[in-house]
Amino acid sequence: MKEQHPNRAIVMEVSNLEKSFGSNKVLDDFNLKLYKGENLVVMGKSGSGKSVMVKCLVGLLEADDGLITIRDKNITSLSQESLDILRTEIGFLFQGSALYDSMTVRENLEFPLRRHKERLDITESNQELVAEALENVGLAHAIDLMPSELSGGMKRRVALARALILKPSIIIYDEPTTGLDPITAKEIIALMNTIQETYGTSALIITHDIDCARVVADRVILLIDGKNYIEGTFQELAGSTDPQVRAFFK
Ligand SMILES: Nc1ncnc2c1ncn2[C@@H]1O[C@H](COP(=O)(O)OP(=O)(O)OP(=O)(O)O)[C@@H](O)[C@H]1O
Repeated sequence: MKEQHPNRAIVMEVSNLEKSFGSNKVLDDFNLKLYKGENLVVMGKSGSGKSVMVKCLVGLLEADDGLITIRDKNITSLSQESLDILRTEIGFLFQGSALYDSMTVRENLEFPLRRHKERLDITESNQELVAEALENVGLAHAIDLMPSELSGGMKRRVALARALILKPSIIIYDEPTTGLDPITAKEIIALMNTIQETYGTSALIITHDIDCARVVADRVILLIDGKNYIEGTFQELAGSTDPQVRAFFK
């Protein structure tokens, strides 16, 4: 069982988040705290608002109300430039791997470096950073391949290497195991824990995958009716007698 880290610093905090589309109230007083170095899993059934929550966090959607603080900065009051800089401290692994099909693995990894590296305090060369990121996902040998030459699991690893290349302090995984066979999913799940150890990242993980939550979660939040219905360790939630919670863990 993984440990909780309640005494660590908070790197991301969402308070009283509200978001509606017309009469459809998707988020209704949603709250979360992400602690430094922890893996926090958010679960919820399809359509419960997980993606809307992530889009509000990264500024792709504007919340109707609430406060989002990332590394002590209130993102709703940041200028576009400050928001862009803050985004470089967050790595994203979105559903599907979203690699650029016309670029090699190396070029895919160099892309964020070209855009953002000079703003950051990184001294290693691009070549060193690409080699290190690929090494950390076990794909050093794939550096000159095209995405079409990679399996689904390899693509997910490359996408993860790309998400890590700027050495973000926070990583957001949106359904990291969706579409993968069970064995490949297990490899990605194990890799998520390795990354937590190697990079010391704090991770927000959106997933339906109970096996993924069991293995990676320090804490789990269950999102029901727009609210954090219950939160605790995986074991605490899995042992709950509440019928709405049990429905997820049976
Ligand atoms: N741009 C939008 N305009 C209108 N309604 C939207 C928009 N984006 C999301 N919604 C609605 O918000 C609700 C939550 O959607 P969301 O995609 O966040 O669910 P989810 O929990 O991520 O689901 P899944 O697990 O299937 O990805 C749904 O009712 C959806 O129809």
